Order: sequence, then C-alpha cells, then structure tokens
Amino acid sequence: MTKKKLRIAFGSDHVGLELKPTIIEYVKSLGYEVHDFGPFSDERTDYPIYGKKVAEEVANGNYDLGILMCGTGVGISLAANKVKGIRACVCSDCYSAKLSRMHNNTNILAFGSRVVGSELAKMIVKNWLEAKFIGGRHQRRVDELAAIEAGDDKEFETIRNSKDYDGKEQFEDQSV
Ligand SMILES: O=C[C@H](O)[C@H](O)[C@H](O)COP(=O)(O)O
Repeated sequence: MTKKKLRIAFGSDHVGLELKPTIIEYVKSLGYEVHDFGPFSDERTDYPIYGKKVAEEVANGNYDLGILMCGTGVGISLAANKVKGIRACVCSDCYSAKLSRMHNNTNILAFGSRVVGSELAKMIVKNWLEAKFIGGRHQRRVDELAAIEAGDDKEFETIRNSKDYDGKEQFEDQSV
C-alpha cells in the first residue's frame, strides 16, 4: 500500500510572500502535497486574513499541517492561534521547530521572512515536518491547553490531577 502524502497548507502576508514560493517548492520536493492559500501579489495586506484561512483549513481536517510566513512570523501565528484546535509556533531555529512537534504537537509552523534566510528556513521546515509527537506526559499538557482553550476549568483540573495519564513514558530523542 502506498503511503498517503501529508497535505500542507501555506499562507503568508505581503512580506512572507518573499520566501513562500521557495519554501513551497522545497516542501513539494520532499514529497508533500501543498496548497497555497495566498496572497499572490505583493500588495500590502493583513496577516490575519491568511493566518485565519490556513488555520481553519488545518482545524477542519482539509490539511494535515500548515506553514505561515509574515515579516517576523509573530502576527500570522497569533492569528492562527485564535482558531480552535490550532497550536502554532514561531521558530527561527531547528531545535525549537523539532521539539515543538515532539512535545507540543504543533500543527502550524510560522517564521519571518525578515528574520530567517531561505536556507535556514528550509532546515527549520524539514526538522518540523519530520518530527513526530511523542505523547506520554506531553499529551497531558496538550490536553491542558485544549481545556484552557475551551474555558473549561473543571476539565483543566481533572487533567492536571491525572498523574499517570497513559501509564507509560515514551522514548524521547531530543537530538536535532
Ligand atoms: O507580525 C507582523 C508581520 O511581521 C508583518 O509582516 C508586518 O507587520 C508587516 O509590516 P508592513 O505593513 O510595514 O510591511
């Protein structure tokens, strides 16, 4: 049986657009299915439009993961994090990118066109895409995040007090 290609949704603002085509081509070359949700011209625009769109596509399951770019990665990741079910991070280094998936199960990666160059951006993206969530104690923390998002303090306390969450810790490789 052939392995299903992961679907990656892309978005940016006018600044992120500088780096986006290069990163899309790179991700395609790694064997992923990609879709660009815009923008397609360098006319000044607002990062929340594209952060929201990509986040919704990931949250509703149309895409497995999302990659966003603006000047710093900050604004567009803030927009994405407002959508329920999204865990977006801004990364300018490979270690944080990799650990953000292993420990935090991030489903959107953001970075800044004015912060990282194209070669570092490719390395960050590769580390992020190839890392896997390791669960164990990290699952409890991700569930606590979901309880905060839902505004459910009771659920938050229940999860917080469940010490032996899945009964086992999983092997953890923190090397990059
Ligand atoms: O977090 C926000 C992003 O870095 C934007 O790309 C940035 O604020 C856009 O600035 P400007 O409109 O001056 O190009």
